[in-house]
Parts: sequence; C-alpha cells; structure tokens
Amino acid sequence: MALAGVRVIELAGLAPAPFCGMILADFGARVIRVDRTKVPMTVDTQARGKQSVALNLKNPRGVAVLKRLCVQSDVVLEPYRKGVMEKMGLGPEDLLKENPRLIYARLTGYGQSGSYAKAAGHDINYLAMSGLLSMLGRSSEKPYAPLNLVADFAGGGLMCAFGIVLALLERSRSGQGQIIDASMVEGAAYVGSFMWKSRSLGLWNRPRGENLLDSGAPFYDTYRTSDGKYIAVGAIEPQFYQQLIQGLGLYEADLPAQMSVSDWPQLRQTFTRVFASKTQEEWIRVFDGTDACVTPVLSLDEVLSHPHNQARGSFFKDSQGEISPRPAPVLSRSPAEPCHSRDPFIGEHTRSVLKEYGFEQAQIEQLLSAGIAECNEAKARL
Ligand SMILES: C[C@H](CCC[C@@H](C)[C@H]1CC[C@H]2[C@@H]3[C@H](O)C[C@@H]4C[C@H](O)CC[C@]4(C)[C@H]3C[C@H](O)[C@]12C)C(=O)SCCNC(=O)CCNC(=O)[C@H](O)C(C)(C)COP(=O)(O)OP(=O)(O)OC[C@H]1O[C@@H](n2cnc3c(N)ncnc32)[C@H](O)[C@@H]1OP(=O)(O)O
Repeated sequence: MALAGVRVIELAGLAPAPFCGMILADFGARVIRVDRTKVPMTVDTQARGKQSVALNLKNPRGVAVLKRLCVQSDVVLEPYRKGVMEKMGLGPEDLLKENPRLIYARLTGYGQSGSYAKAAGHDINYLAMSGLLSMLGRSSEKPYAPLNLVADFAGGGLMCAFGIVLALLERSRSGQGQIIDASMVEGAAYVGSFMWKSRSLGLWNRPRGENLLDSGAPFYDTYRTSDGKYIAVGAIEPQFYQQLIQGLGLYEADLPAQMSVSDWPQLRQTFTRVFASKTQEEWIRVFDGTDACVTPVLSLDEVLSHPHNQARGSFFKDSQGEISPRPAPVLSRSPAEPCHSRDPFIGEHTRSVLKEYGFEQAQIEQLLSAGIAECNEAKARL
C-alpha cells in the first residue's frame, strides 16, 4: 500500500483527526492512537485499522512515554486546542529537535494563530467562519449546515491527510520533517474555492437558495416520489435537460425556457407534481440508461445493493457486518486495503506497542501498575 512503513501517532480526538488517521491507516500507514486511561469507551468511530495505547498524560511519566513514541515515528497528529501540546513539553520545537524528520500535524478549527486560535468550536463554527455556511440553505430560510461534512471531514481530516502526504513526499527529497498547521476554517474555504472563483460568472448573484446550484434551479434539486422516497436531478446542460423533460413526459414547447429564472418557481411546481406521480423505482426505470442526470437518493443502507455500487465494490461489510465506504480513490498498483476486523479497544495494544518502541518488559509493567499506562489485552481476547 502507498503508505506502508509510515508510523503515525494519533492523539485521540473527536471526529476530524480520527478521520485523518483512518485515511492514513486505510492506505497502509501504521496508526497508533493514544487514548486516555480510565475511560469506558472511545468516541472514535473512525478507528478502522488503528492500534490503541492508553496513557495518562496528566502524569509527567505518561508524557515522557508519549514523547518516546512520537520521536520514533514519522507523523504526530494532534487535535488539541492551541497550546495543549506545548504545555506538556511536546510542542513541535521539542519533538523536531529530537527527530528532525518528524511530520507534526496540528488539526484545529482556527489554526495556530489569530484571535480565535484558542477558542473552542465545532464544525458549524468553522464552516460559518469560512464564508461557506452563508451560502448553504433553501431560499428564505436560515443557513443550514450539511451535517459536519464540510469543515470536520473535507476541510479538516481530509485536508490534514493531504498535508501529511505532501510533507512525506517532500521529506523523501529533503530528509526534513515539518509542521502542518491545518485549520478547518481554511481547509473548508479551500475546498470551496469554486465559490469564490466562480463569482465572476454570476453563479451566486442571487440570494441564498435562488441560484443555479444551491437548490434555486428546478433542474438541480431533489423531488419526492409517490412512495415517499426522493430523486436527485442535476440536468444542467441543455442536452441533458431535454432528456429530463422527455423522461418526465413533458414537452419543452409547453414549458418556460430552462434558464428563465423568474419562471423557476412555476417550473419547480410542475416537476414536483410529475415526480410525485410515480415511485422512485419507476422513475429509475424511466431514467436509467439516459443522460438526464437523474438518480435515486439512496439511504446509507441502500447503497450496498445498488447495482452500480455493487459492480465497483464501492461499499463493503466488515467482520461486524457494518457497512462502510471503500477508501477512495482507487490506486491501480497500490490500492488501499481497509482493515475488516473490529476496532481496537482502548489500550488494547499498549504492551505490544511499548515493547516495539523499545521499552523493557519491567518498565512496561511498572507503567501499568502505576496507572500511567493501561492495557486491555484481556478484554480483547474475550
Ligand atoms: C461536530 C463535531 C463533533 C462531533 C463529535 C460527537 C460525535 C461526539 C462529541 C461528544 C461525544 C459524546 C460525549 O463524549 C459523551 C458520551 C461519551 C460516551 O463515551 C459515548 C457517547 C457520548 C454521548 C459521546 C457521543 C459522541 O461521540 C459525541 C456526541 C466536531 O466539530 S469535532 C471538531 C472539534 N474541534 C476540534 O477538534 C478543533 C481542535 N480542538 C479543539 O478546539 C478542542 O480540543 C475542543 C474540541 C474544543 C475540545 O476542547 P477541550 O477543552 O475539551 O480540550 P483541549 O483544550 O483540546 O485539551 C485537551 C485536554 O485533554 C488532555 N488530554 C488529552 N489526552 C489525554 C490523555 N491521554 N490523558 C489525560 N489527559 C489528556 C490534555 O492534556 C488537555 O488538558 P488541559 O485542558 O488540562 O490542557
């Protein structure tokens, strides 16, 4: 796999850093998540393929152990508020001094500088600060955050993984590590570059929810079908729009022009009425094999059985029967091989990882009996 041989220490976080770690693990990196001790369960739902070491970082000996893990690894991924790592003496300067090849990734909401750097926040705040949230939502409604996809995952976890891969690539030439300051505000904004760079085209001149791609246009929207399901329509180009009209059993001559914005509300009413006359399945039969850009809105449970997804193996079931998306993109020679077994228990690999990182058996037992480290091998064997 592309990242085979790369060792990553991931400090346990909420959502973006775990996703970043999972991407790296899917593509072959060895990802060791450092968890807290004495917690009943992890909140990391993106733990596929990771190992877990539990350390009490409120104890200087726990911090010293973490330091040893970090300086012997390729990447450290930390999701804390600015200053937390420095307070423990594990800031980038301290660690890079000991391992100049280390890639030190800091994944935060607001970045390492600026007046918000130390403020708490979540996806919705970062998205708001990126400018993008102001554009999301239906006409005359308040801004609407699309789950926590944009800042946490696209602008946060994924961008940070991208930064790590870039830094690894650069290190292969320079031999030097570096610090990655991954701000979710900036990552989200960058993902949204199209919004800024397409303003000159007039794509966003109208209020929120009244433009071509923000649910303003009736030919770029979702519609309810007679069985209470939904259909997605993305028929922008005239030749595709024609096929949509044909499939709906309508005649262009009876309709306003596609790009007549003032007629969009009326056109939407027509589409709504027609889509409501058949089930989702019936519409799929009408549109499959055409270029009308019409697809079913599938639920998370339905994706696995859709013939297209099945043909590509786009989703898979792990050993617990849980459905997940296959890692993307697909590399021809060194594709990702996502781990199919269950997620690690907190501290499941404490003993084996510490041993691998050069701790003596007696030292390990001492750390465990002092409660500085915690091991849950037994639980894993049950
Ligand atoms: C919208 C998303 C978030 C969605 C996540 C949800 C899915 C989950 C959020 C809450 C979960 C529930 C909850 O935990 C309660 C239940 C728990 C149960 O186990 C499971 C069910 C739960 C209901 C559970 C269910 C779900 O999992 C949840 C609902 C996001 O937007 S995530 C993005 C957040 N932002 C960032 O990541 C940006 C960077 N980070 C930050 O800004 C801050 O970290 C943050 C997120 C604001 C949190 O601030 P906080 O004050 O809590 O921490 P920090 O200042 O960063 O400092 C960390 C301190 O922790 C110490 N520490 C770290 N590791 C250890 C260790 N191994 N041992 C000891 N101590 C440790 C560290 O030293 C710091 O201590 P100090 O504060 O003293 O310096």
